[in-house]
Amino acid sequence: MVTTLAVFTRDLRVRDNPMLVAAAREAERVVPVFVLDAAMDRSGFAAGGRRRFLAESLTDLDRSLRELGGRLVLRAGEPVEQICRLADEVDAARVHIATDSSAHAHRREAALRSALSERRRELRGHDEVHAVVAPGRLRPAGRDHFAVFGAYHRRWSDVPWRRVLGPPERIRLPELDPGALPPVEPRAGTDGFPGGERAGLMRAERWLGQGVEHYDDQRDRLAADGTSRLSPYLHLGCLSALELATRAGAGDGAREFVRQLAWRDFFHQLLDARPDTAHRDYGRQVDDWRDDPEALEAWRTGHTGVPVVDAGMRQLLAEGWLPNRARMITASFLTRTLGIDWRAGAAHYLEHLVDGDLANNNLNWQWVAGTGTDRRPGRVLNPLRQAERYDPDGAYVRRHVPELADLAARDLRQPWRLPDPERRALKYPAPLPGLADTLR
Ligand SMILES: Cc1cc2nc3c(=O)[nH]c(=O)nc-3n(C[C@H](O)[C@H](O)[C@H](O)COP(=O)(O)OP(=O)(O)OC[C@H]3O[C@@H](n4cnc5c(N)ncnc54)[C@H](O)[C@@H]3O)c2cc1C
Repeated sequence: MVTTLAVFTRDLRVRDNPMLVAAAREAERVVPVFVLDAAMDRSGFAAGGRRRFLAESLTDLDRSLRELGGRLVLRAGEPVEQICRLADEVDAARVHIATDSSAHAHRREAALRSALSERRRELRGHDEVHAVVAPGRLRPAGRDHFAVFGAYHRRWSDVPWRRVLGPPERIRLPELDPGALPPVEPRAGTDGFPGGERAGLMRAERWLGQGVEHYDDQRDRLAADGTSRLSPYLHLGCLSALELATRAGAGDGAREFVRQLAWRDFFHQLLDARPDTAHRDYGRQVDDWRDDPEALEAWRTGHTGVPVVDAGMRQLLAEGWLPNRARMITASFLTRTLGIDWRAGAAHYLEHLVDGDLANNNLNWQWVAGTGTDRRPGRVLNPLRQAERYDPDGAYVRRHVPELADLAARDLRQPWRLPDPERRALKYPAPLPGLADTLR
């Protein structure tokens, strides 16, 4: 009887998963397996909310696989070693895995391919699992990736997308030790992201039914909650980006939403071609960043004295998430206003974001810092103008900076301008040295 391994990585779903469908189609018995990678734990990449989100997503995936007649097999340790051992145990002729864009994923795939081939087993990598359009499928003449989003987006919008797949009909497992699911830690009261495909689908249905049509005029309003909040589900593949893009519809809101999914593909194709850009400047090289541990700490904890920046940073710590506009304001403030290296900001984000994603995070950081793909690398976001425009009544700042909740909107943007006794009574920090004069 032919047996295959379906190795899950960050494609934790049964719907529209070409890797799982191919594994189930070619063999009588399939072993769906996830390896709890020791290196992820050591690197801190599975920190806090992300670890909880992953555990819930694996539990949910196990439930879905059981409904199809199988279950999720768990192993812990070094992925190549664990997968080879399992392939030997069940005598799998072929192993299926989704390809991925980071240097870690490239190394893992290459090492796995070589270790399996020594055992006369084959690895089949599936490109079209994470993205709507797989990295590498679109290339400008003479280059291995697009460096300009506009040109990428035009090509992306023109190519045909693959068909959305249903779950496999049936999964049948051989006899083996299934291993143990990681324990699900309790979710903090402010953490609004239950992990898993079911939770993601419920959110996606609500979003496609009611939210997406207003997306184009709501997405930048800081207090509006006008975006999908699907990013953690997309990061771990609990949802298929292709399915979302296919079902989004045709209105202005839907078009803008699908455009954001193209940004996601854009950064993934860039990281796939240049994995070093997770840590190295992609475009303009900058080597005169300021070393200012106190300012960095004030930024991290939301105590810079600039309300809209502090609101974003405190939301990040409390919820593990913040809207795109707040990410841009806080990242611009760190890199452009304080002159601190984008890598310090990106690392802090990755430590706390539930949707922390190497391509989306680090390449967006570079975009904002002016070392990445932005065609206007001199662009600086003034936090006062941003607050005026995207939080005009101050509702976002009031929500996350309670010390300022009773102030009128204008004072809320520049509390340092209040008369001394009033300012002191707020118990809110004065702006970092030199800032009050530069921010006007
Ligand atoms: C400094 C900075 C750091 C970021 N770090 C991350 C990160 O770690 N993980 C992450 O998923 N996104 C990141 N983003 C991109 C974006 O802010 C988030 O994807 C978005 O805010 C998530 O909320 P949402 O799901 O409601 O997005 P929506 O506005 O509803 O967008 C739908 C989806 O499109 C994708 N998307 C949206 N905007 C972008 C973008 N600018 N670049 C790439 N993809 C996008 C995301 O997958 C998102 O879930 C970052 C942006 C900046 C400026």
